[in-house]
Amino acid sequence: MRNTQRTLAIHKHIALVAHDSCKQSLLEWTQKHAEYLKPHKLYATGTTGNLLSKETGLEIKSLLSGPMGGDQQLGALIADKKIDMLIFFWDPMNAAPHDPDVKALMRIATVWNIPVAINQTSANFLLASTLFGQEVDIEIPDYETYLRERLS
Ligand SMILES: O=C(CO)COP(=O)(O)O
Repeated sequence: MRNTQRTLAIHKHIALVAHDSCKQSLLEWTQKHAEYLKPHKLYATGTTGNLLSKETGLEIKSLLSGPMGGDQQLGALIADKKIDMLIFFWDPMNAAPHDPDVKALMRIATVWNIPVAINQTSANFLLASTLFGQEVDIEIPDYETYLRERLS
């Protein structure tokens, strides 16, 4: 029998992190999708979390700043199975002073099979995945268009 029931959104624990050069991008993304993020429990590294909550009004549990241990705190939460997805806009152009912590966070997310988004497009996919069966206004490129645009 076909399951015609609409799947309800499940509240997730979502971690939001951005390096300085990517904070504007994450802020824009968060502002655009605030209504979809609101039902979830949000965590962030310190500076990211303070910026996002100030600018969007979303309730966010801000940990320590990344370079001061925030990435490690998030890693510990992942290992404790308290984070369901990680949205981490990391800077591909500049080395971070706390690069070992950044790598450790990505590593532990991989070890624990946590979905990770690294830019707006992948973040759209992750967020949309929490909203099965609902009409949503999140831009999900279909793969043909996406590839055509990327490869042209
Ligand atoms: O450095 C970070 C992630 O590696 C982010 O830390 P902040 O949110 O404190 O800037």
